[in-house]
Amino acid sequence: MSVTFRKLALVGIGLIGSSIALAARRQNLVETIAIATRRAETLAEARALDLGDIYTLDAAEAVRGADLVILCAPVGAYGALAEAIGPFLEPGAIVSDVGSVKEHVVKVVGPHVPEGVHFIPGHPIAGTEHSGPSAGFAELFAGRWCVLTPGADVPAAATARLVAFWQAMGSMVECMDAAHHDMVLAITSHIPHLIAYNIVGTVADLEADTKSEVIKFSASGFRDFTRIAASDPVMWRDVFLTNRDAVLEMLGRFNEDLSVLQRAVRTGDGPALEALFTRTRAIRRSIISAGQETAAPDFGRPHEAAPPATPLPVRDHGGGDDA
Ligand SMILES: NC(=O)c1ccc[n+]([C@@H]2O[C@H](COP(=O)([O-])OP(=O)(O)OC[C@H]3O[C@@H](n4cnc5c(N)ncnc54)[C@H](O)[C@@H]3O)[C@@H](O)[C@H]2O)c1
Ligand SMILES: O=C(O)C(=O)C[C@]1(C(=O)O)C=C[C@@H](O)C=C1
Repeated sequence: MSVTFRKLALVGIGLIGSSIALAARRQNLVETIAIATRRAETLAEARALDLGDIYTLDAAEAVRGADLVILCAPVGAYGALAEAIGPFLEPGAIVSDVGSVKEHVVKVVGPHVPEGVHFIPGHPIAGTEHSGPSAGFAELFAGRWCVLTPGADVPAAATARLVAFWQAMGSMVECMDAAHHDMVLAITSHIPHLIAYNIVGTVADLEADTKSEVIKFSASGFRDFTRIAASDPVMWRDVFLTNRDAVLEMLGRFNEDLSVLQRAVRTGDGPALEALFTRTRAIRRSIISAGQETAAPDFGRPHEAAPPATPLPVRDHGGGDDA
């Protein structure tokens, strides 16, 4: 794939921003990469890693002349960032993001995007528990979904350009509306993280209460939870602050099902327990045999899906243990 964008501006350069920089460079998708960060230390780290061509602490400067701008900061920072860059966006440019939540992004970024600039929110469903510019790698998006939520007013050609960009980095792309995205991700990503944060906290409290070792005796089940419970606190704080309604709705369903399970345990209902565990094992096995360590959510209503144009090698980053 040859160059598709003249200047890519990445606003925020942690795990996701640096992975985009590396993948876009490797696939020769952009001529110039401008990187903006809030902190000088992060910018110096990005420079030392040679992630871009232009480095600045001023987001507005980074987006000047850019035909693709991608916000890669925690979603809580998006409103202020959009306000800062809005007046400097080039007519015809595409403005996107990678935030884990989409309706909030539409609400806080949309009003700052001038007419003639195409706003296409996005979310690569790929990540790890690591953060910062040195955490990125070019294969992060290979074989993973990327969801785009373009508004009705976005020209099809602009969406097609962004779809091609993500496909060239190895992603499978699907478009949907922001509310549907937030509901699906609440149950497949946000609540699993909430459960992990909760169980690790409960175990730590138990250890403190009983003044005895608990974590020391944990085997792989608990350790699997500790991996995602190590994910970036600011990023996840913002996810729960900005996807509150969908998370609470899905948490309601989750709690109902947990109550059913609790009753089965209390009443010694072996068949009910075995039936559920048999069903969930089959789900896990179908995910593995489909070649995805991480579940690709069933989005229900695909209307734009295609295999990656030039697949990158898939690196296992879904279930590792860095301990
Ligand atoms: N980590 C994941 O697994 C994952 C996966 C998909 C999408 N996302 C989304 O990607 C975005 C970035 O996540 P990440 O994992 O790369 O995080 P990260 O912590 O690795 O990096 C975030 C970067 O944003 C910048 N930043 C932080 N606060 C800022 C502020 N107030 N103003 C401007 N810039 C700021 C810094 O450059 C920082 O390095 C988030 O919106 C997150 O929801 C994360
Ligand atoms: O693999 C992980 O560590 C992740 O948490 C990745 C994960 C997910 O829940 O699947 C986390 C947040 C994102 O918005 C997208 C992907």
